Amino acid sequence: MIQASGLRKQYGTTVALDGVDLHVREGEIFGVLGRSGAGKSTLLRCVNLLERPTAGTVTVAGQDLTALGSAELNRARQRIGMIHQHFALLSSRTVAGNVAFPLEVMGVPKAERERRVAELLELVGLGGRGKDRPHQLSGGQKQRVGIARALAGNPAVLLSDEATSALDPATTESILALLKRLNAELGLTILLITHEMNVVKSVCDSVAIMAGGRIEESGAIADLIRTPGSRLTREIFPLPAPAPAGSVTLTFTGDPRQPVVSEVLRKFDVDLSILGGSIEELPAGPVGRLRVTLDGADRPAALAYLRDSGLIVEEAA
Ligand SMILES: Nc1ncnc2c1ncn2[C@@H]1O[C@H](COP(=O)(O)OP(=O)(O)OP(=O)(O)O)[C@@H](O)[C@H]1O
Repeated sequence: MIQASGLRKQYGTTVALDGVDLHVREGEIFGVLGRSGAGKSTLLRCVNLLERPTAGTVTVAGQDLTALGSAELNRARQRIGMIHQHFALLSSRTVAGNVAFPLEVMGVPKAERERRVAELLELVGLGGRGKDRPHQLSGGQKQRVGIARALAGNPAVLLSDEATSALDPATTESILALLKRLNAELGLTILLITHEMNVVKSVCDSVAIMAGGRIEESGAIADLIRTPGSRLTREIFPLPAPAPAGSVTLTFTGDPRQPVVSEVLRKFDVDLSILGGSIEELPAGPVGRLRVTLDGADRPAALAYLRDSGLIVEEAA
């Protein structure tokens, strides 16, 4: 749905994007994770061409945006919604007036506009609040207005620029739940940028980790979790680094109640001590990571058994 190839963006001598390739599949929630200055906002602004990349191409829903003239680009942008960290609502307009704004720009007749605005406010849980002014709303409600406005043009893609960063944890959760519902019910493809791992953990199907204008790792979260040495896995499960010599780090997916560890202890002559670990519930299913010492005559056979049981086994030298 979104394909960026060889994206480069330079501001004077600052290289904000240094050869970024991105592939967001239709219907997925894709997170771009990185620290401040990594290039996330620049990437997002290059995806809808609010910034023109210095080099590279951006294709959204099969259309190469970098090849379009300004009138065509404006039309293409109507199919790309965007929500912002600080909501970017017009304070002089009512809630309904904010949601109606893009419809006015598109020339949608008044009666149809009013019907559509009421429908959108209902969709984001703000039915009946159309006459309020933005200052009468909480942060979470303001973001719901931002989402309704972004959906006005029936976009195929929603871009989210740190949409939950200004919100408290409970409100963040409710906005993420709304995005997830819109993704499932409308088939909306969502590209979000965030510096919060929690956002990625709770809603994303795929992720790209950015640093210094480059993508360091990207892919479906379910695949990255199963890739030994993955940076994502290390960041989701912060175990002390480096791992102590001789220790073993086990990553397992699927039902965490499978008694694989007790089977190993029953079948093989080994002793096991737990050094650390946790289990996380991700959109792709539960994932656990456990760091252990495993000593005894049967250590090689026990490790082979764990591998054969589908666990990712990483031995520290
Ligand atoms: N308009 C601009 N003019 C000059 N430099 C810029 C501009 N926009 C971004 N940069 C620089 O590009 C680099 C990447 O910035 P960007 O805002 O994309 O990072 P980010 O990961 O979104 O960080 P943050 O979360 O702090 O916004 C930074 O070094 C930044 O100073």
